[in-house]
Amino acid sequence: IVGGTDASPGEWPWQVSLHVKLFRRRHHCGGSIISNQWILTAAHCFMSRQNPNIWRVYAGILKQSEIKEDTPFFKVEEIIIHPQYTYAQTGYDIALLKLDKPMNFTDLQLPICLPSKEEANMLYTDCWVIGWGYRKERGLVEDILQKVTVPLMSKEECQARYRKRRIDDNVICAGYDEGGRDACKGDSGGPLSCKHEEVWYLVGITSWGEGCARPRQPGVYTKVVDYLDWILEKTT
Ligand SMILES: O=C1CSc2cc(C(=O)N[C@@H](Cc3ccccc3)C(=O)NCCc3cc(Cl)ccc3-n3cnnn3)ccc2N1
Repeated sequence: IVGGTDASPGEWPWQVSLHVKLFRRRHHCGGSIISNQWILTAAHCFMSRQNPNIWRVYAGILKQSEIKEDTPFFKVEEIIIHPQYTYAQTGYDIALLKLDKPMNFTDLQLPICLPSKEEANMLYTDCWVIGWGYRKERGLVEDILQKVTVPLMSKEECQARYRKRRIDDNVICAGYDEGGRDACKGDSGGPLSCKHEEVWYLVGITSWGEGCARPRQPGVYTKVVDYLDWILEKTT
């Protein structure tokens, strides 16, 4: 996260850290708890690693340094990648992880609400992107979870910023024309969370951007409300 601040314990209880257990264990992507057995994340996180057995889901943590050999994690039983996904810039950048057993909810690990179709055109005004990603384009994964508030922008404005690309309907853009605050490497798969009338909704999944926090280059997020039918089909 560029331009953010430290999150507090229990502030974002739906945020998880996806680790790959290979040569070196490391944070690979963020994700969001949407029920006691399902994590919603980005498809691009799995582009060379679709074997569920190498993935570890860490929930209820604020610092990567809390993760040690004996730190409990959830195993992944199944990875479901959207069938139309090819790569982040062309959309459908969404995936579901089924945990091998249901998690117990605690103050530090709780689900976030999916947006409702009725509120698909809602103009959310209190949105935050979080993650352990870089603070600048050439950076390092952070220890303490970072948070930054970003304004949503219209599809038209986003298309005008990304002239060479086709910004289609099932993504949502967020960022500042002056730059300075954005997601960055290591934040992908995590939530764009928006608060409306005291309830938090999973409005977006951190997907791609041209650099990090550059002026007039907003972050592009998978628009979760457009995938409600797919999510319900796969998780019920
Ligand atoms: O221990 C480490 C050090 S190296 C490292 C790199 C990445 C990474 O590149 N992640 C990519 C995505 C990815 C994940 C897995 C495999 C390959 C790529 C990312 O987050 N990408 C974020 C994409 C992005 C989204 C928005 Cl909304 C705005 C700006 C950007 N960025 C544009 N340029 N950088 N970030 C993730 C974890 C890592 N762990």
